[in-house]
Amino acid sequence: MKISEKWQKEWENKRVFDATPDPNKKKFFTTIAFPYPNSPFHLGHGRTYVTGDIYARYMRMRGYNVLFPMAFHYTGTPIIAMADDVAKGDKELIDIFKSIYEIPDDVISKLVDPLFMANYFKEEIKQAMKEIGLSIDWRREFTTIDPEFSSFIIWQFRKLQEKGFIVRDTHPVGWCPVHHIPVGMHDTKGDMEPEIGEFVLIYFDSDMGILPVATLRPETVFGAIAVWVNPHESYSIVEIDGKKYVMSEKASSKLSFQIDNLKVITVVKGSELVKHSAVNPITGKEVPIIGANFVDPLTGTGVVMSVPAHAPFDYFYLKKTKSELSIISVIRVEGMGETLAKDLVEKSNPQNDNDLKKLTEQVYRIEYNKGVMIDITKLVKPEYVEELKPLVNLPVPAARQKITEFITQKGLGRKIYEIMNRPVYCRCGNEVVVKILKDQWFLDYGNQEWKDLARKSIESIRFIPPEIKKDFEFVVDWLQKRACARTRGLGTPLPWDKKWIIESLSDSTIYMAFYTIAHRLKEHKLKPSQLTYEFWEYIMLGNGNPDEISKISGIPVEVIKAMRDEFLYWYPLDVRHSGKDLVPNHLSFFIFNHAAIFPHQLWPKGIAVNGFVLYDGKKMSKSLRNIVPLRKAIRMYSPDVIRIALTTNADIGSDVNFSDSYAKSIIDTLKNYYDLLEKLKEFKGEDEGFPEKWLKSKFYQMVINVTQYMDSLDLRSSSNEILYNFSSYINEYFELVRSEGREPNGKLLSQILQIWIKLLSPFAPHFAEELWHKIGKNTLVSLESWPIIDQSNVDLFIDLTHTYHRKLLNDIQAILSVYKDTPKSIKIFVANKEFLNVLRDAINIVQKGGQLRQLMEIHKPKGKQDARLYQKIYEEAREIDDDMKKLVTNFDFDEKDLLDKGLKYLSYKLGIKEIRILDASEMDRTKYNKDALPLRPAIIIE
Ligand SMILES: Nc1ncnc2c1ncn2[C@@H]1O[C@H](COP(=O)(O)OP(=O)(O)OP(=O)(O)O)[C@@H](O)[C@H]1O
Repeated sequence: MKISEKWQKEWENKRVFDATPDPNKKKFFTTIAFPYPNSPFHLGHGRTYVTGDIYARYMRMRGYNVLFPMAFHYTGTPIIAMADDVAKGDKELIDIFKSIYEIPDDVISKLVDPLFMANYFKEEIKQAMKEIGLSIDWRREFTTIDPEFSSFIIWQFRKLQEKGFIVRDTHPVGWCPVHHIPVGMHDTKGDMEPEIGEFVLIYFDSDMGILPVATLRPETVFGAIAVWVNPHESYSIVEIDGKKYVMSEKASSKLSFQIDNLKVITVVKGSELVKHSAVNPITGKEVPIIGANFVDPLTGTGVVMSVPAHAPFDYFYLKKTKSELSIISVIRVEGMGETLAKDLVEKSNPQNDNDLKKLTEQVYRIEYNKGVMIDITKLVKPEYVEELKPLVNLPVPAARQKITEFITQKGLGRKIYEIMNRPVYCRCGNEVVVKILKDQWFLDYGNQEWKDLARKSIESIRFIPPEIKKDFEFVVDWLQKRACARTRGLGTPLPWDKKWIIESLSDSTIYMAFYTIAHRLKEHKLKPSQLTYEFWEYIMLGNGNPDEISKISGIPVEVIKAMRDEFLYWYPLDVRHSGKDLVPNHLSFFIFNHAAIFPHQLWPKGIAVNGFVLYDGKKMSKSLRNIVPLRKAIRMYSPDVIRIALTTNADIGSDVNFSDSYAKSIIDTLKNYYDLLEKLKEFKGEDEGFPEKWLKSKFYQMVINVTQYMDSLDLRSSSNEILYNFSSYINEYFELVRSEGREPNGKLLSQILQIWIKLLSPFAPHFAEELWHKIGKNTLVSLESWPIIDQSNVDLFIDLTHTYHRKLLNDIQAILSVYKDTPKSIKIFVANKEFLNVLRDAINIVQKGGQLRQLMEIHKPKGKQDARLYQKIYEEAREIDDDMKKLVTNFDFDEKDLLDKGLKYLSYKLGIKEIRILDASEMDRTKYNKDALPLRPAIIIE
């Protein structure tokens, strides 16, 4: 049997990860976002789940009673969309299922049934989780369509409704134009949350109809001297409430989801429009309609105003099409003039649209932050002068708001909604549009009271990495109403309007609380009908009388009370893990909903977010179909190699590509450690000399470092220490003992390796168990306690002494590399002991920004020779590396003694028997003229 299977069986048989409340133990409750079983796991999932598992295993070893449960998310459209694709005979998907995931043909034909699909992939993912060694308490597993879970969600939604956080409203949402359902992040390809923003339309009149130019910068309308359309696109002449408008055909079908009564009358080519002109409604100026390929028919209305003074694209292309170019300025930027776009284009000479895009971002940013409106009253129609006067000298953001109000109030334009991060595609493949949903159910994340609670919660959360906190603050600021129900998909019906199903990002916000008692519901065989509102109200919030709940529900009162106790034992959640895609949605909703429902002391304590595993530069994602199956990779490389390869190749917040060569190098590294353990018995030495002291010191410092790194989930630095630095310490130790002509101390090595196996265990739990038993242990290392080493065990002096020896070795090797003859002997001349004090003072002076003069004042050189040496020591103090600085400033020593300790090592490493250590005063000045400085002895090779 394979090592990994052996230990997985052992863990399972002994139920080592089942977590039960223990009042004598500190608890640690951790969860990772539960997966959607609409495909098997890929390497991307592997990274997120293993990161969480490593932390769970670490905390378990730190003595915490760790609860790490898992469940499966069946709610919503992802499963239905995938089953639909199979039913449609989607060749690419079926190929992936067959050839990449290796799903048998008879199973594929059954995947058209969403529930079969969910159950099948649930088992598949569960198997992957076991095979990769996740330390889960499986007794608490559930799916989000279990009736018990539904009863919990019904309670949650009633609570939110009671608090006024669920509203019936009319609001813009991301929308699938084909399936006619709201689309959130989980419904899109590549998991992109559709970001809804606003464009202002300004009505330019023309004899073809009104040209509603779409802009994000209405304050520049005073400088519009043309209108752009795309000559190669079709444009619709549409009627809205009796008026005629012209917009791209694509925009007209998109906008029909948010503008009522939009009727297409006829369609013309963009090239037709350019024969006409239009009138700027604010200035009254007649402007040409010009064709331009850069106009995107899908953004806004496909009609754009041209403001060359403030838009690089406009200046660049207008200059190309028109020889005579009148530039009208609107915004002044202190120190940068009044025609920023023109000036930047002239200066930087952009070569293509990409360059222009970058310039555009620059101009928009500068003008938004520093721009002020110039006197635009001379540009506007006489009847608007008085009303628009207040805009003069206003900063751009305020002017934008004022002109938008003016335009909309006067009926000179209107606002429309747009997907700002478009294109976002629904999982069915269609581009998402904005729809104004009328009379629907929304979670009101725009509610100020609710936002304040969420902000307060953020303040008490520990974020890993810490910089992710500002992303959450940003989300809380912009989040608005969110449609919380769908007419399609699996899940729990909205309790008061049962034709709606609560959608996936709304039924997954506080489910972590459900884990705390999920296994008890099964154990006591409670029926869903017994899990009433009152039952949950007591379990989750302690409200109501357990005796009465018991009477009505028939659940024994002690069972109810024990469940409440178990919930309180585990809650609040200590850390929630996920990939970073869930920051703007799930993880933020998780904060909001906890803050809404639970008292302050039960709000989440930690959130850890890791970067993606990429494939061809994009997030590895089943919806993008760019995946490597996790189980396949486990079969190829073994679970522990995959665990290490996925979690240690980058900082937690960065994205990584899975690297085959990195995985292969991990195999070699682990094998070397295995071989070392095999050889341990052969090491018969018992000495406790310099090498042993050095090894212990290095190792103890390493344990201290690893512990600190693990606390902050810096898995990259931890593994670097455990796998690579440790191996270099062991090799160096072997060199040290060899130089003394003796055997390594096997007993010491075995003690150290025992501790090392513990450090390795969270990363490579199967391999660690195997090694643990190999060194004669019969417990499970997964349940051993983490080594805590006190700093007093670290002998910094020994460590730095050896660093000094190695530095000297490098210096001698450098000299030897240019030495012509065969070296027979080496003389090392050590500086006068007093000079160490000169160096100490020099370092002190340099640190305080002082001068050489001060050194001379303290030490008063006896002659020219001394003065010259002091100058050199002063220079040495300016360049000295950190280790040597620590050595000389923290310790009092005799440099000759220091060198004596390293003599054998130097001789062994250099292969030169005769090395003598002498005082600098013994140097024959008639033969050599070398200076011996403190920690930089003079070296003479003969
Ligand atoms: N490529 C990836 N890299 C890192 N984590 C990932 C990756 N893909 C998914 N995850 C994480 O896996 C967890 C569960 O994801 P879920 O089941 O929702 O899959 P998903 O994000 O829908 O997957 P996909 O994008 O493949 O459809 C989430 O925490 C998510 O961040």
